[in-house]
Amino acid sequence: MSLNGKVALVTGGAQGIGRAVVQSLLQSSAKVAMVDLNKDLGEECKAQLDAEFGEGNCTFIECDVANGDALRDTFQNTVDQFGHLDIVINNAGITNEKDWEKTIQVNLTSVIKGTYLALEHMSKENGKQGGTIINVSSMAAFMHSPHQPVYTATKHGVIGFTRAMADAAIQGDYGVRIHALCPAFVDTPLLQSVEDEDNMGKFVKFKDDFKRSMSKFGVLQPSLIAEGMMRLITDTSLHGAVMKITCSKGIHFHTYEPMSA
Ligand SMILES: NC(=O)C1=CN([C@@H]2O[C@H](COP(=O)(O)OP(=O)(O)OC[C@H]3O[C@@H](n4cnc5c(N)ncnc54)[C@H](O)[C@@H]3O)[C@@H](O)[C@H]2O)C=CC1
Ligand SMILES: CCCCCC(=O)/C=C/C=C\C/C=C\C/C=C\CCCC(=O)O
Repeated sequence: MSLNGKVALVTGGAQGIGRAVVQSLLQSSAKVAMVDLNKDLGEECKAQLDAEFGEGNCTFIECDVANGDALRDTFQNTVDQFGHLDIVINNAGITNEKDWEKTIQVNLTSVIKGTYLALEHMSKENGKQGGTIINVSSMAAFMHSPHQPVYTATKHGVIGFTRAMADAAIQGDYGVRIHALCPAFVDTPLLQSVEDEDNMGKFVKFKDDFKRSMSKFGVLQPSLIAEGMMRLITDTSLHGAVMKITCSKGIHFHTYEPMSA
């Protein structure tokens, strides 16, 4: 399906899962703002994407999503460059159990801010044209590991926030579809932090438990996660979906009991 004329913003877009989804969006003819903390990687990535897709389709914006003012400017900068905004992927994430407050800031607070900023630019409540938001969680929100307690908490938080906001969007008639995406292990540089004491702190001693889990459940390729994202973006029947992607079941959805309250 063509996304010709659509404008997307992807955080953590210069590497790993974010990079794969930027590539898929460009392949579908969307314009993309690739947002990342890592300037060198972002510029290198943009040069490669310009060579493949032509100049003017992708912009790189250096931004630490944990800096609220910078994130606000990044959204505005995207709209200034491309005219409007249709798709926001709050993907940037870290694992740092030592500086666990930073992990909460990047993985949860910035996802909340990114969702609110996306709504400012896309919600019919604000006179805009609607759109799609995808917040990246993890299978860690369903199957926890002693190796990363705060990371796990943030990924639970992303799902709770996203589901509640999806209901607010439906009941408030925002015209914005809001989803959570939960991949199992994916072959990206993030996984290499498993054995790094600087990242995992005292929980590094549980690394063997984590690695056993990786060999039991397998490791996915970023391209499959991008495929799941494209399905959430293009299937307009989906609203408030919690998509899971695992080696055993591929792309599928979590189902919840109906609310009794
Ligand atoms: N790799 C995996 O096994 C899984 C990853 N995830 C989630 O997927 C998302 C993407 O992860 P990966 O691609 O694996 O990670 P990655 O480490 O390969 O890439 C993350 C990108 O985000 C950027 N980034 C980090 N902090 C940032 C900040 N404060 N502001 C702006 N950019 C920032 C990095 O520079 C990097 O380019 C994360 O939310 C992660 O928690 C979820 C499940 C499994
Ligand atoms: C260094 C930490 C990197 C963290 C990346 C991450 O988010 C990984 C979390 C992955 C999963 C959590 C644990 C186990 C679940 C994995 C797969 C479940 C598949 C179940 C099935 O039905 O096959």
